[in-house]
Amino acid sequence: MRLKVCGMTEPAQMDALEKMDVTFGGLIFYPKSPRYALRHMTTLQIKNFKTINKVGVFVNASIDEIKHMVDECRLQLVQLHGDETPKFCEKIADYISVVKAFRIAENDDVSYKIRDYMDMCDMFLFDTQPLTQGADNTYGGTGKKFNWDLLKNVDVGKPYFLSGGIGPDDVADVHAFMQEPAAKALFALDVNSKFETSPGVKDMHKVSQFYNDIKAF
Ligand SMILES: O=C(O)c1ccccc1N[C@@H]1O[C@H](COP(=O)(O)O)[C@@H](O)[C@H]1O
Repeated sequence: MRLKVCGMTEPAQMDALEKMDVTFGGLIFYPKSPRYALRHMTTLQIKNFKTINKVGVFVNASIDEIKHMVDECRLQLVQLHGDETPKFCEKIADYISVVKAFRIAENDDVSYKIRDYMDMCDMFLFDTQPLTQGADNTYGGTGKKFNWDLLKNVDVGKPYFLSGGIGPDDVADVHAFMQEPAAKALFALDVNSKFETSPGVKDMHKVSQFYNDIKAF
């Protein structure tokens, strides 16, 4: 199973992910996030991480800004985590591979949510809908899981990242989910705040332990 560790802010921890051979390192390009990458690292530092796949996470950014960061930081993937339209995703997907993130609330119809994006992006990501919408920090990094049962009868039709509050204690739950038909398209697990000692600072021992556990599946 592939792993994406998101919200990286420390160069030494990016180095550690590379050494652990973690598939994806997520860098948040949303200035209102406590994990805003450019508050801690320069674009040149980010560009110089060459072995890990770098995922740039954007929230309602402009096309020019996204393309600029893709080039400056040599990103491999762009994760659109805001309210981006299918048309917007399509324009970015003409330039770089796009992961569209969907924030899932209880009773959401996931098939309906993803329907218009099916032909407009490369992969999906399912995260938890924050409880308070509209506030600055309510797009991601909630540390809360959504109801994975909502994916059970969905033909996702694209590789997807499972995200939202996944933590060190979820190994057994992830394993159980992987036995479900809905996990056929599960491409990678995405972890973030549950592995932190403070926003943007990961407990690398916990990351390493979790990665070893899920690689054994
Ligand atoms: O983490 C953030 O601060 C953030 C801000 C804006 C958009 C996305 C953000 N994080 C994304 O949220 C998921 C889930 O995080 P968690 O496990 O619930 O803490 C993570 O993958 C980030 O891509």
